[in-house]
Amino acid sequence: MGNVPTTVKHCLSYKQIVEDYPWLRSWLQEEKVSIILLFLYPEFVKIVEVGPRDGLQNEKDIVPTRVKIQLIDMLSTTGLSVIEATSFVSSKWVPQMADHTDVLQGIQRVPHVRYPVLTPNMQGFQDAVAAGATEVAVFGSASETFSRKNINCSIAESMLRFEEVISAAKDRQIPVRGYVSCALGCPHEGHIEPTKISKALYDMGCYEISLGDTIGVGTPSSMFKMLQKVMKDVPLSALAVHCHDTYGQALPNILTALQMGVSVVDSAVAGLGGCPYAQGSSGNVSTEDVLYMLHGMGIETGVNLDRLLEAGDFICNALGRRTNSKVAQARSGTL
Ligand SMILES: CC(C)(COP(=O)([O-])OP(=O)([O-])OC[C@H]1O[C@@H](n2cnc3c(N)ncnc32)[C@H](O)[C@@H]1OP(=O)([O-])[O-])[C@@H](O)C(=O)NCCC(=O)NCCSC(=O)C[C@@](C)(O)CC(=O)[O-]
Repeated sequence: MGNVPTTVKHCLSYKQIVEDYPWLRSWLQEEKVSIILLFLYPEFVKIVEVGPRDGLQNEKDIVPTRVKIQLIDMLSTTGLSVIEATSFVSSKWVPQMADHTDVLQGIQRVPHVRYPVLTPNMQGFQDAVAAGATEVAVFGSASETFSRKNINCSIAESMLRFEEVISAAKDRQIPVRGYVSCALGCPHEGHIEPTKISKALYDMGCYEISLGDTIGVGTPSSMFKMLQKVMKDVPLSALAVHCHDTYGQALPNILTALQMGVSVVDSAVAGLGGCPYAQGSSGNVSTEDVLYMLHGMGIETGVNLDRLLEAGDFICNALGRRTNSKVAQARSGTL
């Protein structure tokens, strides 16, 4: 490894390395180093619970509104600080989210818990604000084909819509998160770079960019390479990872992201989920499994695993479904 500082050999986090050794940043970004051992993790990881939205949006049978509300209320007692509650999208496109207003207005909001909702355009944003939303998320894609299938417009058109939403949100001091789907692969176009759209959303004012492995095809190596590129344009502190577990790679991919300094992880209780417009997209990584891994590594999340397991039990019973969480299966002896 040539003249590499010993601290690097002794494994600091990616973030710390580039802070302590600025000259290494360009070296790492030029991919002169492709393998580096990194064993210092963030002390605290923020979990963004997406179960009530991403988890339920793909359910065939309409989940009763009261069940969604009870799920969110149970999640609100776990210590989670962010629970994505619903989405203000067209009910013709995603019937499962048609009760967005009732859900948002029916939940017992807990102080210090944020309840963001998805808003693809101004109509969604206005409806969300009218329903009492205090945080929203726009969702774009690195893939042109996926963008058209998911939100019925090109990437360029979506950017114009998001610009409008973000500007209206700024006027009302409503924070906006930005999703980038297909960051590690697209069901239609294969490998695509998520760099341009991530930077565009960040520059427009999204406070956090969530990089979605929508169909769960990533591996630690592709996660590393993708983050290495995105980090050139978006600060690490503003990046989140959103992993689906289709190929069983979600936890190793998250671990890789943590090693690189990412400290925000999206996950869904009981590993529910999947995108209706991404063939092959299976459940999100389960929050229970992420918590078990993080807590076992001594990383704090502020979330109580037992309470989270109760919420997982509740929604699985309501859906008549076995949990996708390995931790929940192990705890209940059904593994
Ligand atoms: C974006 C649209 C609305 C465009 O849909 P469109 O049909 O192109 O919209 P339009 O502007 O042409 O309007 C057509 C009709 O839709 C209505 N409309 C227009 N906007 C809205 C709205 N916001 N809410 C309710 N209704 C709306 C509008 O009022 C009109 O109604 P009509 O006059 O025919 O009665 C549609 O394509 C849509 O709803 N797509 C939803 C896609 C979706 O929710 N996908 C899942 C979430 S993304 C995801 O899961 C990935 C992620 C985030 O988790 C990360 C990852 O894993 O990668």
